[in-house]
Amino acid sequence: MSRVFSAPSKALLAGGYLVLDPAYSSFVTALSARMYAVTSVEEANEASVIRVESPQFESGSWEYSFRIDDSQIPLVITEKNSKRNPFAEATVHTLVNYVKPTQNYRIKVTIFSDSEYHTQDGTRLESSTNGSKKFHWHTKPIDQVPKTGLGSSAGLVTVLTTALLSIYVPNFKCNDERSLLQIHNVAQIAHCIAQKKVGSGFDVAAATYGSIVYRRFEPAIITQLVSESHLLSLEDYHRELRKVVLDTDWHFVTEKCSLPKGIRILMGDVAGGSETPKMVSQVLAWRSQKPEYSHEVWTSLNTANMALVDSLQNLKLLSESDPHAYSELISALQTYNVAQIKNLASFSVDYAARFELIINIVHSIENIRHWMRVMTRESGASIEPSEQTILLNNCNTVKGVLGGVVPGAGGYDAICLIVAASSISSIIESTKGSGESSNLDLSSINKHQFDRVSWLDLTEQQDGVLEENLEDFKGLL
Ligand SMILES: Nc1ncnc2c1ncn2[C@@H]1O[C@H](COP(=O)(O)OP(=O)(O)O)[C@@H](O)[C@H]1O
Ligand SMILES: C[C@@](O)(CCOP(=O)(O)OP(=O)(O)O)CC(=O)O
Repeated sequence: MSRVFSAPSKALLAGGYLVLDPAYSSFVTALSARMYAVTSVEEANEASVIRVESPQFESGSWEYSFRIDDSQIPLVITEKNSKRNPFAEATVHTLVNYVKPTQNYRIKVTIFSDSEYHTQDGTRLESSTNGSKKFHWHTKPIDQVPKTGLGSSAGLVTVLTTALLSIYVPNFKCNDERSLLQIHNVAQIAHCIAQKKVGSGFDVAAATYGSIVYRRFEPAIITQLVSESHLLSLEDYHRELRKVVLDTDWHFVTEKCSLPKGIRILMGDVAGGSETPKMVSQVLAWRSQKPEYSHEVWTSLNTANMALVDSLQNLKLLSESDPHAYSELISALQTYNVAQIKNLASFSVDYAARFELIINIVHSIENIRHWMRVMTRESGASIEPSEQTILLNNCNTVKGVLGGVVPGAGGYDAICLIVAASSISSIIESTKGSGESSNLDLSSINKHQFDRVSWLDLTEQQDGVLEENLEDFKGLL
């Protein structure tokens, strides 16, 4: 029976760099762009074959085969495609060793990824028969199509792990706690093997669990497993993998946390690009050179990050406890920009109390940015470079905006605003600089302030892995 699963993309709103250290938490939102995997399986006699197809990309086909009766060595994966896909390969290898299948199958997993993961230059659009899914077909191989930084490899590894588990694990449901833990742990191991380094894993965690407050796993768990794997027989590697995936406490934390109703994020793509690994090494070098000062910065930034999480959670509580007051509060937001919101506290005690939760959000975003700029200045890594400071400050002048940050590692890739949902279209319109709309106060907005940013058609969608409807993919397979 064919099944379809999906996993979301991510934006790390708060906790870049800090999340590398298990002592600190981060806030990562799952986004509406998703990666899908459609399974097809039949029994086979001689050998097992797993083919990963990614039809949106030139030469997007990778085939792996292995023999289930081979008990001496780790399973051998053979690739037919001359261009390897390290993420698909590591996932198949890890999963097969984890499961140690007892029956041969011919498996095909077809991958589809939503448009926002990659630039869409020179693409053609294909739709499913019922029109509910549309994907862009590229003319180049996957490694030559520019990415937008939404975590495509984490999406691929997570959804491929889920798809393969659904074939090998009887009665597999993707959303119970045990399944999610298996998906997460196997995907983290495979992702680290493919990347040849143990990262913080926030992207795989968000792909699995959706929008979360995330605290990373203990890196030694994976380093140790990987360093020993080549010395182990199939049987021992399988046993080690089972132990690490199912019987080891990874000490990671994933607490559900999403934006309250009426509040949205607006992601802006900024013409530019940054190298995350280089910036990470600059920041870590500064951290080890100046342990005391950097500890102060880490602590202050963490306080600001957690204040943002708390104020969003409190707003969510208000939306549940007093929906009427909440909707009045949220609809008032479209009439204020950041400076005006901050000013509200000085109007009257009543205003200060009414807008307290919103003012807290605004202040915590400002504090996050302040400490990110200190990190920028001290480490030399362009986390919030001056161009992004100007752009974010300009965004703060637009009504309905509560603030914005450079997500993840920062740099020149993107900005992420937190805004009133009802203001989205007016924010987009006013930052286009058209200046035509009658109900907008554009007097203080210069048309060219926003030239560098193009808003992406992305929203928060808080779900992690999901099972999808096969009907929605007919005509694409
Ligand atoms: N749709 C896809 N189909 C097949 N492989 C994919 C797909 N998306 C991503 N990948 C794999 O992930 C790699 C990109 O990973 P990476 O450079 O870490 O980017 P990102 O920051 O988006 O995760 C690709 O070269 C490919 O190996
Ligand atoms: C610096 C970091 O803490 C966050 C980087 O976040 P990004 O979202 O910028 O990541 P990439 O998609 O890998 O570019 C590094 C990490 O946690 O691995």
